Parts: sequence; structure tokens; C-alpha cells
Amino acid sequence: MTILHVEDIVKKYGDFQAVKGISFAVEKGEIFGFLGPNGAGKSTTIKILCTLLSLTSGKAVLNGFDVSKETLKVRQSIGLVFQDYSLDDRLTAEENLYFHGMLYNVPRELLRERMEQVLKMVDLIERKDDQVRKFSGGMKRRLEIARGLLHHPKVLFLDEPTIGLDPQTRRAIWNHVINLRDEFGLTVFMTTHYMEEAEHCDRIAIIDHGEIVALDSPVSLKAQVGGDIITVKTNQNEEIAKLIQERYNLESKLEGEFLRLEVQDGSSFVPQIVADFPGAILSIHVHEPTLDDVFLKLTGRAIRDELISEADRAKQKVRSFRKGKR
Ligand SMILES: Nc1ncnc2c1ncn2[C@@H]1O[C@H](COP(=O)(O)OP(=O)(O)OP(=O)(O)O)[C@@H](O)[C@H]1O
Repeated sequence: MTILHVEDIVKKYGDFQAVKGISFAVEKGEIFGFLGPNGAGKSTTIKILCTLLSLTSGKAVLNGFDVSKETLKVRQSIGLVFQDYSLDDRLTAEENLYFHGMLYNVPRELLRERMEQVLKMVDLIERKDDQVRKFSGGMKRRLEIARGLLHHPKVLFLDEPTIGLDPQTRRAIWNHVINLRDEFGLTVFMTTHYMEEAEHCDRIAIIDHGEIVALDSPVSLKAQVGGDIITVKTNQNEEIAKLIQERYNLESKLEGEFLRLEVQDGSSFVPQIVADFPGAILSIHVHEPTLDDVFLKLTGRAIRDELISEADRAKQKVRSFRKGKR
């Protein structure tokens, strides 16, 4: 059953087209991911689907409601966990949930039971009476997820849910998200630029410059690359690239100080190239295709994690600067 149907959505900021006519559908119970580099249009799209931003043209229907015309019904159908921290630090975990429940008109007689239910889901029931300021970053994010589920949404939107969190906490949050899907059939729509995170999704739309460049399961996307990826450092990269072309009819790409090439079978290619270019190979690495390789193949650019980490750090700094000014 289709829970979200998006048809030819365009979003313009002035003359600039941030989202360029994208279309897709999400099935009930799916974990659907939007993967792309900074500025690709992920947040803009998610905000449109959550009714926080108007669209320029196109149509989106969520849980049977038009996001442009039936905003209240759409809002009642969704839970939100956005990049910006939005808990009240001075309230306890339970009080934060209570406040949200009142805003969403969760009937009073149900609210206690619901709060207990969602706190249990994210393993925070023991800490319900603690002020949120005493929580770690991961606990806060789990509480935000619990809050997003309090009014029993049909679709949970997660915009970069684990940004700035350590890998262990990221994994813990993912385990919770997968459980929610498995146990309650919840549909999850998320954006990320972490490759390993995107791997958890049932399907991924790869977005670049406001356009969907591919949409499929992680396994099928990676199968598009085919074979193995070799990165090799030699003492004369340009010269060796030419020789590789001549000898094996393989095109290699210069990436920093490495040559990158795709081969059918890495385990047989490595000994062959080492033997064919004695003394020239300084290092060689072989790996199965990742989603980064898929992105590179589709766009000619890499979503490099180190660049992204830089952006994360900068975003964190801006947030602390903002908080300090309050
Ligand atoms: N309010 C705005 N006014 C003008 N341009 C905007 C506005 N918001 C976003 N943009 C531009 O639209 C494009 C898409 O931005 P968006 O925030 O949707 O990207 P993103 O993929 O979510 O990136 P990030 O991961 O950095 O949040 C970017 O080029 C951005 O600069």
C-alpha cells in the first residue's frame, strides 16, 4: 500500500531551483532514505512533505492527504525528528512528552499509557524523571524519536537523525528505528549523508542538485557498479593509467594520489597488476562497491565522508554559538 505519493515536485527559492521536479512513492512499512551531499535538496523536500514549506509546483499525498491543502491532517499523520534540537532541557523526559501530547491533543486518558509505551520503546523508561539536560546526545535523540511517535504517526520523518553522534550511538538509534518498522509497521522517511546509514534503508533515492539520479534498494544500486573497486598508488600515476588502458582496456580515474578503477574480479586482478608493473605499485586496495561508488558512478563526484564530517563539525559549532547567544 502506498503511503506517500510524490509527483513532480518543484521548489524554487527566487530564481534558484532547489528541487527540480522529483517523483517517487513510498510503501507502508518501508524505511525509505534520501541520500545526497550537502545542498542536494534533501531538507527542502522533507520540509515540503511535512507541510513546513510550500511547494512551487507538483503534488504530494501522504496518508491520503494533500500536503498543500490538508496540512492539519498531514501533520496529524506524521512524526518529526529534525536536525535542530528541540527538547526543553529544564523539563524531565516525561514532561517533554507530556507537553508534546497536549500540543497534539492526545486524549488525557491515553497520554500516560502512551508516554510509558514510547519511553520503553527507546529504553528511557528508567530515566523518565530526569531532567533532559543530564542526558547524553544519543539519549536526547532517542527521546526526540519517542516524542515523534507519541501521537501514533503513520510516517516518521527523520532529517539527519544521527548527525554529530558517535558511531555506537548511531547504531543504537538505528536498532530502535528498525524495531519500530518490524514491530509496528511504521513507515520511516529519512535523509542522511552517511553511507553506512543509508545501507539500513529498504530503498534509497540518491539526490543530487535537486534531482533523483537513482532509486532502488542498496543491494541493487551497488550491483549497478558491478565487480570490485581498486584504488592503487603508483610512482607515476599518469603514465601507469595509460599503460593500464593499453594493457587491460580499463579506464582509471585519478583521485588525489590514487588511481581508481573498476574490475570484474579484484582478487585475480591485484596479483596480475603487481606482477605486470614491478616496483611501480606503492599500495593497492580492493573493495566491493559502496553507495559512495554508486554516487561517484552516477555523478562523477564522491560524497566524501571526511568532507561531510567537516560540515558536521561546522554545523555543531554554529549551533553551540547560537545556544550561547540565547
Ligand atoms: N531559504 C532558502 N533560500 C534560498 N536558498 C535555499 C534556502 N534553503 C535552502 N536553499 C538552497 O537550496 C539548496 C538545497 O538545500 P537543502 O537544505 O534542501 O539541501 P540538503 O540536501 O538538505 O543539504 P544539507 O545536508 O546541507 O542540509 C541548497 O543549494 C541551499 O543553499
